[in-house]
Amino acid sequence: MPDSITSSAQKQRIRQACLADRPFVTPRQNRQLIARLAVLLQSIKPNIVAAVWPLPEEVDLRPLCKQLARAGYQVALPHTPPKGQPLIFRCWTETTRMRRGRFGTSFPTGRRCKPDVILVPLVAFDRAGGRLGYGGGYYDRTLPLYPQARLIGYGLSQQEQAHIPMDEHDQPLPMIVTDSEIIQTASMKDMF
Ligand SMILES: Nc1nc2c(c(=O)[nH]1)N(C=O)[C@@H](CNc1ccc(C(=O)N[C@@H](CCC(=O)O)C(=O)O)cc1)CN2
Ligand SMILES: Nc1ncnc2c1ncn2[C@@H]1O[C@H](COP(=O)(O)OP(=O)(O)OP(=O)(O)O)[C@@H](O)[C@H]1O
Repeated sequence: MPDSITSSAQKQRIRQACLADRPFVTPRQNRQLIARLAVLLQSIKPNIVAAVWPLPEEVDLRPLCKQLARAGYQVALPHTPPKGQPLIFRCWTETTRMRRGRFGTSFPTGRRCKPDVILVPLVAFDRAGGRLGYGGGYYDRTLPLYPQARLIGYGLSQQEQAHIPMDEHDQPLPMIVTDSEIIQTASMKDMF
């Protein structure tokens, strides 16, 4: 059997187990994670930060979005196109209207923009920078279009797995921020 078939079956198994056993995000964990991201972003000083509007049971980055906008950063959020296409990043401010999009996502009505930091949501991760999302392949298709952007995965430390199988198209994350630490992964190249 080709490797990609076995790894996609493995990924599906890990994804289902992680989603079924998803940890509840406590307000304290959410605050701790956001505080770590905020400190990190202050040191990077990006122009445009792509964050994510939360789906149910996910870490909620909305307080970070507000904090960043008030500190003068431009915030972008993804608009989810039909499967097979990359995400579209659109500008968001505190007064931007949000619309309902695919798979229960919400997206801003603002103009398109090009982030220089991309905060990447995940269902599970490993210490080598392996990431598992909902299985749409959206971030894998999107991240190569922003080669200059710094990629920062984020999630709870409880979402760590020993090993996530990676395919050729999978984009390893150089850095993952959790509620308890900042992980500079094995895939970290020339950053920081
Ligand atoms: N908050 C948030 N926004 C995001 C993402 C994310 O992970 N979190 N995405 C990250 O890529 C993109 C949307 N990706 C998604 C891709 C597929 C499904 C999906 O297939 N959902 C299934 C249920 C999955 C399951 O529970 O097994 C469905 O709705 O039927 C959902 C989101 C962009 N926006
Ligand atoms: N760059 C790509 N080109 C073609 N197909 C891709 C690409 N990236 C992912 N895919 C396909 O998309 C599907 C889902 O991929 P994968 O399991 O890696 O998604 P995911 O990273 O969990 O999802 P997401 O990024 O939406 O959170 C797989 O069938 C995979 O082959």
